[in-house]
Amino acid sequence: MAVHLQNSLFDQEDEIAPRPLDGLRRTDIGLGAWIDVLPQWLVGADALFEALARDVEWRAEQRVMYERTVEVPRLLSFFGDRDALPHPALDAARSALSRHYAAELGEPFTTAGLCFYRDGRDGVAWHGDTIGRGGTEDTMVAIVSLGAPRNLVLRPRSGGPAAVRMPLGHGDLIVMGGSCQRSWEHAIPKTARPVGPRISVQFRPRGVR
Ligand SMILES: O=C(O)CCC(=O)C(=O)O
Ligand SMILES: [Fe+2]
Repeated sequence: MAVHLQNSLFDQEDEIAPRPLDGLRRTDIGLGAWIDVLPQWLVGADALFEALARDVEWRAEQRVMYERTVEVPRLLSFFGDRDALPHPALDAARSALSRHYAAELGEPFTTAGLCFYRDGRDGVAWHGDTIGRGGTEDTMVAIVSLGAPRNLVLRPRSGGPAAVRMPLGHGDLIVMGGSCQRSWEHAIPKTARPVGPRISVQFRPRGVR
């Protein structure tokens, strides 16, 4: 898929590399959960966006909901802990995250889930990443956002409206940690605003999904 971003989003670097992580800022969001945020973590984010848009084998998926088959509103690709990642910059990002969080997380980030949001009609509904150990244990999910800015919203699983709204821009990093996957839910809401394409890369430890 050849997708070109509008120039206004761009940084002009050819090299793609993560910056140091010492600028990460942590916010305790309650219920034992926190988020770490670092805007513009990746240098050369446009080149990475274009390479991933072009080279990844994006899959459309269907899901059965209320006895009907519906299209999942985003394209997907998943790289398990034994799969080669689709771009060396993702190896560099994953290593940097594993190093930075080694003591606190106690294990490395291994898998990479990729989502492609074609426009505002794509999104992800309220959920926690609870298929694996995130449903019962504290863990971390690190997300690198590329392309058009979209909001990541969070709400306590016990209910109520979105309590945290985090605009994610081109090259930004957010890490959800502590009990976030089981005590909170997150979503990328669909939007009627005209928005360009966005790719997100989620790094998770083995057994978290
Ligand atoms: O695209 C994002 O930033 C979030 C994706 C997500 O929550 C997921 O794939 O579990
Ligand atoms: Fe998620």
